Amino acid sequence: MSHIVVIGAGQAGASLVARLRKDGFEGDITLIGAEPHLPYQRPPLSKAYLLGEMELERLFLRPESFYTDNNVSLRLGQRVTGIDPQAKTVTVGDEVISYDELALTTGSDPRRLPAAIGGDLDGVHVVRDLAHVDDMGPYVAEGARALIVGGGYIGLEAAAVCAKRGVKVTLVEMADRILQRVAAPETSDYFRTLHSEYGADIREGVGLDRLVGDNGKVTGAVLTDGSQLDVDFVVVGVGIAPSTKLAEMAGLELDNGIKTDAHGRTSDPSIWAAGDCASFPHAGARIRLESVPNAIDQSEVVAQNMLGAAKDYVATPWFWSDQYDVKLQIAGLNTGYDRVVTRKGEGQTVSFWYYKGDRLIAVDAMNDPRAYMVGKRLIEAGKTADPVVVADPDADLKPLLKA
Ligand SMILES: NC(=O)c1ccc[n+]([C@@H]2O[C@H](COP(=O)([O-])OP(=O)(O)OC[C@H]3O[C@@H](n4cnc5c(N)ncnc54)[C@H](O)[C@@H]3O)[C@@H](O)[C@H]2O)c1
Repeated sequence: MSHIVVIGAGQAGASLVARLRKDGFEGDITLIGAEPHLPYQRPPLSKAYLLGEMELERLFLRPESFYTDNNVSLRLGQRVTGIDPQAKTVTVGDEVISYDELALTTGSDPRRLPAAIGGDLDGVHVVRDLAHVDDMGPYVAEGARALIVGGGYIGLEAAAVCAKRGVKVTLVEMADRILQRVAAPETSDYFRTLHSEYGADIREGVGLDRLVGDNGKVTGAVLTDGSQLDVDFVVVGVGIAPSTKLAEMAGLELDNGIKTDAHGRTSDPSIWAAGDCASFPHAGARIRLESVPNAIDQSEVVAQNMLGAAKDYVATPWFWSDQYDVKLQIAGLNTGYDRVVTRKGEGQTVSFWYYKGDRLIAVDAMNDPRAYMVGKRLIEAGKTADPVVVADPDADLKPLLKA
């Protein structure tokens, strides 16, 4: 009977083992995770969980009984320190575990601020793991002063939670605008205005020069424009790096993450990768997607391929973010767009449609699930949308699906 070992018990690892059993794999499965918790959802960490509106148990993807009932050997709080691809073993502490097939779902690590500029002071938090958010929770109190470094999703979602909790928020984004990595200026403008309405001070084109501490605890910050702030805590949302250390030590090929083919197989035929840590071929390029939907879809395809399906992974990217009372839903990837068409609805409802030539490639929809749904279905079907119809708030979008 063969043994599949999965390293990394996050969304991708948990989805992968579930799919193996669903598809009838009867061999042994071992799922190894460095964190002590059952596999859990990360998205609520910077939203409802940080806000104190979601209990720990609701974060768990599946109850513990799922793993026992499905005969998955779950090794939590254990870190793999090495892979030997020739011997087909992984090392955990003093133990050496043999595998027939191995999957790497090692995720990604948050970038931290260097200790030389105060990144190691108490009160400086990253937001990636449950433990990080549990550490930060007590700081998020009415009247506290927070500096948020980075205007990506982590920074903005944390800013929204903090502002809602009565924290005085200053957010610095070193690029010209927030969300520059992922969205058009229209979307950045929308969220800048939204945050200002809630009193968060968003400063763009400004980075952090250094943090200032007293007795090992952060008390202030000096920004690159020379301004100084008193702060009680700092949230660092300056991006993530794929966790490739084990793969690198094992001699696997890397290329912006662990390099896989369209099936999710790495440069070693018995080793697979999925989720944040894996880069894969997509529409003539090589990409890596940092998102839950990708972690689920890709790991499910990899599970099928580990069982011999030989199926290409075709990503259909989508993302979401919650900030205050606004739900942002994104369909597609906007890379290479040359035009953005705005569809304005009532109040805070708006959507931005990205085109590359005549082709619709992505939609950002704010509180507009219909625009998102229509956009997503069009993009996935390889269809476009007449910009005149899109821009007309009175025009029904649904007929676009039949065009
Ligand atoms: N709703 C969602 O989809 C969601 C929510 C949270 C996190 N995430 C994902 O988690 C990952 C991490 O999120 P993130 O927001 O940290 O990453 P990010 O890469 O999206 O954004 C980081 C931002 O920090 C800025 N930055 C970097 N160094 C800086 C500095 N020294 N000073 C000021 N600004 C600086 C960058 O210009 C960038 O805008 C991403 O993959 C993100 O997509 C997604």
